Amino acid sequence: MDRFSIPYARPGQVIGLFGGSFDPPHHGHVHVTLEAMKAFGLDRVWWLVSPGNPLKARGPAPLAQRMAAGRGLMQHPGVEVTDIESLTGTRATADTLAELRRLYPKVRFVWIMGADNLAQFHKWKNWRLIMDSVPVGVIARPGDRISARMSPAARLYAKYRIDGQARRLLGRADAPAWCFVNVPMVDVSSSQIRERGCWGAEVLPE
Ligand SMILES: Nc1ncnc2c1ncn2[C@@H]1O[C@H](COP(=O)(O)OP(=O)(O)OP(=O)(O)O)[C@@H](O)[C@H]1O
Ligand SMILES: O=C(O)c1ccc[n+]([C@@H]2O[C@H](COP(=O)([O-])O)[C@@H](O)[C@H]2O)c1
Repeated sequence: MDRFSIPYARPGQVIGLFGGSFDPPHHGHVHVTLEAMKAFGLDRVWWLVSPGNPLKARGPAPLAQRMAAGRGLMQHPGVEVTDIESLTGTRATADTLAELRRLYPKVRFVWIMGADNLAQFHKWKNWRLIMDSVPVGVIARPGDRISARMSPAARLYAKYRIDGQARRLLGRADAPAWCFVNVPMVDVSSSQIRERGCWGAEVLPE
């Protein structure tokens, strides 16, 4: 897929949307992608490499650099690394989802995120609209399991939580529906990598 084109999806497919700064991408992102695909019965996953997280003051590395690094790292036939938000011109997830649902009216989307994002979810623009419009799959992350499960979003939507045992139902569930899966965790973050000055090192061939 070239920049500014959008991926193909067949009607009825279940596509996991994994949004992130990916500054840089790392094997924690790969882990979340593959676990989510398996756990939630997804047909494909699209990475949405964000032009800029609306809540982060610090600007990330250039989008083209993060896209190239993402494509170098995330090698799986079921996964596409995209810059869809450049095309849609949206930054807030609620706006991106509205555009994607307009562009792909017959596709089922599932929003995927790590537990740290669930803990902060109530700060996102129109976060209830997100919960009410797409199923949300949350993958455990070191240090954030408890804060995520105690978060305002988790508490307000407690009755819509799908038990981890039934995780595979999430992809076909109607919103609101969310599921937290407690898979083995990978302790890596982009900020650690930036602090070590190792941006992109994971992508280089061994
Ligand atoms: N190790 C991990 N385990 C679970 N989820 C993760 C992990 N790393 C990133 N994620 C999730 O991936 C998505 C994109 O995260 P992002 O690109 O901001 O990476 P990050 O490592 O959290 O970056 P930073 O350290 O700069 O905040 C978010 O939903 C985040 O929760
Ligand atoms: O919509 C919002 O208000 C919002 C606030 C914070 C983060 N997000 C999205 O959450 C995803 C993860 O962001 P990040 O920076 O934690 O990798 C990415 O797709 C962001 O656009 C969205």
